[in-house]
Amino acid sequence: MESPDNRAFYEPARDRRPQFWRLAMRCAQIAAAVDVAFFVLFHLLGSPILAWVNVASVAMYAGAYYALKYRLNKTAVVLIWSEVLIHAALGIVLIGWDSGFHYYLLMFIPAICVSAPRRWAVVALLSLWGYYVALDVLMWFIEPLQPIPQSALYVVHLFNLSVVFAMFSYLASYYLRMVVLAQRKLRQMATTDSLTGLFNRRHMAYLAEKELARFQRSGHKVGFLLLDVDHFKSINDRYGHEVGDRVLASVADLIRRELRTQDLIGRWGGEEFLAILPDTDAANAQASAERVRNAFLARNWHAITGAALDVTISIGVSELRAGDDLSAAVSRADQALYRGKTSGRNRVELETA
Ligand SMILES: Nc1nc2c(ncn2[C@@H]2O[C@H](COP(=O)(O)OP(=O)(O)OP(=O)(O)O)[C@@H](O)[C@H]2O)c(=O)[nH]1
Repeated sequence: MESPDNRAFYEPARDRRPQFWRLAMRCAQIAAAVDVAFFVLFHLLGSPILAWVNVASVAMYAGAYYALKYRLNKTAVVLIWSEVLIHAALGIVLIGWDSGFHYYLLMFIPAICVSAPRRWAVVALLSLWGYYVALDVLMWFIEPLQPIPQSALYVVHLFNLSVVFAMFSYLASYYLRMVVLAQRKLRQMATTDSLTGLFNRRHMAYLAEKELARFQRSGHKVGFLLLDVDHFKSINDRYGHEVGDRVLASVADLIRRELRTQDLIGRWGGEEFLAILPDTDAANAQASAERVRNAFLARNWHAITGAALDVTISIGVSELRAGDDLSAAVSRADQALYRGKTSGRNRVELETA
């Protein structure tokens, strides 16, 4: 059974989402601006009580904004909820249900769903529903306490409807943007290696399958490079893992720079990298590998790592053959790489026929 701790880990930490609170700050600003407009509108419509209610509202939104700024999120939530609940109720009781003040209550629905933990969300939604229905039913039985002319009521209704429409659209586009960004981040996390920024092994295997299918259809040559940093263990042992990591990141950077943009490069293992070179035969793949190897020799590793070391690389090269699967092509590159390692390292070796 899932422990409470695990549940807390797997549940999204909704109340800790910084984007949500940034959105709340923006909403507090917009709502305060709307209330300033209301102040003017109700004065013009001859409803001074509702006009002055808006002064209190602006003060509450300003308080909520600063509370959010200083991370007093609970205070801000109480202020915003109180403002909307009281303001909507006053608007409805004073000038009637047709004023459309009840629309504002609906805006809490997405906010509750996004920000509150599930159990609280259910309670909050039910309470909101109860409040909404209670106001509606109340207005079946009583007349508005400070009615305004019908034409003015239309104006207020249209104004409220338009504001709620605009705010819903804004919130919907914001949530959509949040979801798209989260998806992009997840996709990136699932496909790339965090240390080097290259594709991870799983994604390389997926891309390789696509390249294999293309090869089977069109017969275009595909080259494979298996690249392995020489004596990497001794770099770790002598200079520590942090320097080792820095070397790996630079190695990735260097390989990426020396190969073409359409080449697929991934971290295949600890200090081993795989590059798939579309439209490249073995001879050209070998030439690319030599270019990478020479770039290692030309690089000033001391400047990068702060350690007195030279980094070299051994590379095995193979070319995709008819009937190959990924592991067959990689395995021939691996055998070539092994030859490179055993014959002194810092070498490029081509697969044997
Ligand atoms: N710093 C760091 N080291 C890693 C990482 N992944 C693997 N390694 C280390 O890479 C080293 C690989 O060592 P070996 O497989 O013996 O290879 P080598 O020392 O490069 O020797 P040759 O390949 O034969 O030249 C091991 O010490 C691993 O711990 C990593 O992400 N960061």
